[in-house]
Amino acid sequence: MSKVLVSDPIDQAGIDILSQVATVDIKTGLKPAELIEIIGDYDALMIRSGTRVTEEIIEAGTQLKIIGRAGVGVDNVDVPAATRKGIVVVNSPEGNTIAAAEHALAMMLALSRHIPDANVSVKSGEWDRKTFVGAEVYKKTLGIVGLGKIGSHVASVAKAMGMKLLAYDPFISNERAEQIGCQLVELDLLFQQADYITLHIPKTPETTHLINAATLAKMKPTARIINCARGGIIDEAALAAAIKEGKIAGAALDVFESEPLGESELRSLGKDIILTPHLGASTTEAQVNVAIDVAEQIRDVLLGLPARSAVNIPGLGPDVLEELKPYMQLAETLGNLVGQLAGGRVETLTVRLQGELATNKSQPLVVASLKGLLYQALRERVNYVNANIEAKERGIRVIETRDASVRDYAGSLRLEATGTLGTHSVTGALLGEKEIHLTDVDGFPINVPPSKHMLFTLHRDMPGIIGKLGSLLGSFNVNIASMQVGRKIVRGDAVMALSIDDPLPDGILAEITKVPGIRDAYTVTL
Ligand SMILES: NC(=O)C1=CN([C@@H]2O[C@H](COP(=O)(O)OP(=O)(O)OC[C@H]3O[C@@H](n4cnc5c(N)ncnc54)[C@H](O)[C@@H]3O)[C@@H](O)[C@H]2O)C=CC1
Ligand SMILES: O=C(O)C(=O)COP(=O)(O)O
Repeated sequence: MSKVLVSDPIDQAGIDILSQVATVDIKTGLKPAELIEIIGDYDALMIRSGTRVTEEIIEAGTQLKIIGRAGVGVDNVDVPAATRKGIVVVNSPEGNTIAAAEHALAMMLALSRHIPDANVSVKSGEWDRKTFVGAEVYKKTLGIVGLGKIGSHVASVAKAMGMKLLAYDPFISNERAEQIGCQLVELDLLFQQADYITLHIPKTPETTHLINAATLAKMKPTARIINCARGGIIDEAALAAAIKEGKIAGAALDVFESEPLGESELRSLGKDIILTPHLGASTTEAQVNVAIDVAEQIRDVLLGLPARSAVNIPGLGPDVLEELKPYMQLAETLGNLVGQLAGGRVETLTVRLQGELATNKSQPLVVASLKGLLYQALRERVNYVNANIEAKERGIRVIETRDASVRDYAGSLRLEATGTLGTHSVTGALLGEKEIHLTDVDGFPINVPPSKHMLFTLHRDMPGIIGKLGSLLGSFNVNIASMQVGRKIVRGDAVMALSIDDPLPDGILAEITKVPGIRDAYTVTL
């Protein structure tokens, strides 16, 4: 049975799902050294933001197949290191969207009305109304940095509260922003005009210290900043100084450069600052959502099925996966086949999406083709996660082409491998919903389903050749399950595709090529 380590607090709903397929150990609060010591025993690791999954931990996780982040941000996981090792990293892109957006909105209102400090004041026996005179958000300008899932929800609620919305997000179209009621503007303008600035971007090298002394200097003295995205997007020392010096009016922070927050000047800024301990996703609803979402993906991967929200499988979202799943299998089979036909070291793989397939995303099919191509060399060590990297490291050049005019089948895929021993091509299509058929080998039309053991010959189309090959195989006790010849012209060159019951015995290929008329023979195991 597989083993899963849960190293941060996860809702029981997730544990129950994992327990269906694995032994689940819950060990929270582990020190890095403790995690390194035990991770080698586990097939999967389930975390939240508390566990830092470094390269060292990934190296020690020799059995790891998947890291599941029960939440959105994966900045606490060394994703490139996981990718190199073929470990799938999944998250829950939507499970806590509402929770995080509502926390940001709550922070904005709480900051405007000094609710946390007023609350402490009343609880300590005071009745001070003067100190806590606040500001309204109605008709004020909210600047949203990052108009993704959380930013968009914040926008729609803020709109209903009568706020004017500016947004900065270089990856969002004007039409999308308008739909949400936001005006897309440059960052400088947003900083200059906003009364409230709320951050909803991931932490990346570009966004680190996006809010710094220079950008704080551009803001209104009445501006308030809310960060429920990631620590480190704000330079905390610069923020503390700006609040102290009255350059901005205040801030509400849920996330910090270092968590848990240690010694910090931020704690001493009174009612102009609100600090919460990374509570954005901490609602009952969100925790159930993310736990189920991620546990289901871990379960699926442990059962050999694909994950729906892998962050390190290029282009493979849940919708794409659903649509392309049968074609992924086709691509993998063709990759495996063309790799074996090519024999030597493959230098270039050309992936051509034909017919209806030409309008699809090519990236997942390229990855699946490469996985198939590299299978003979890497076996189970190659997967959708690392196929691209492994191909790059082997110097395989990938060319993607499309041809919507090919109409023989609804959609078909053609792979051509050029290597040290020459060029070979195979084309395949799906019959019905998902039955794979080879429709062309080296330019010769055929129509056979691939089978586990196959023999291909390149020969002259002439009387008696099929009989001779049949007799030869018979003399080696090789049983033929099916056979088909593909030719372009009568008595010209032709290809024969045979499905055989067992692997071809050693030495027989050389005998086959001695049959007059047979130029080449290839054996393949799929
Ligand atoms: N405090 C908490 O507990 C939680 C924090 N988060 C954090 O919230 C952030 C946003 O999450 P989602 O909205 O779900 O992600 P998302 O991926 O839906 O949206 C992020 C948006 O940021 C934009 N973006 C990326 N780089 C940018 C840049 N340099 N400048 C401006 N925009 C940029 C993207 O185009 C995208 O539209 C993440 O960092 C996530 O980790 C998420 C959930 C809970
Ligand atoms: O989902 C995210 O990105 C979060 O920041 C939530 O973090 P958490 O799972 O509450 O530790």
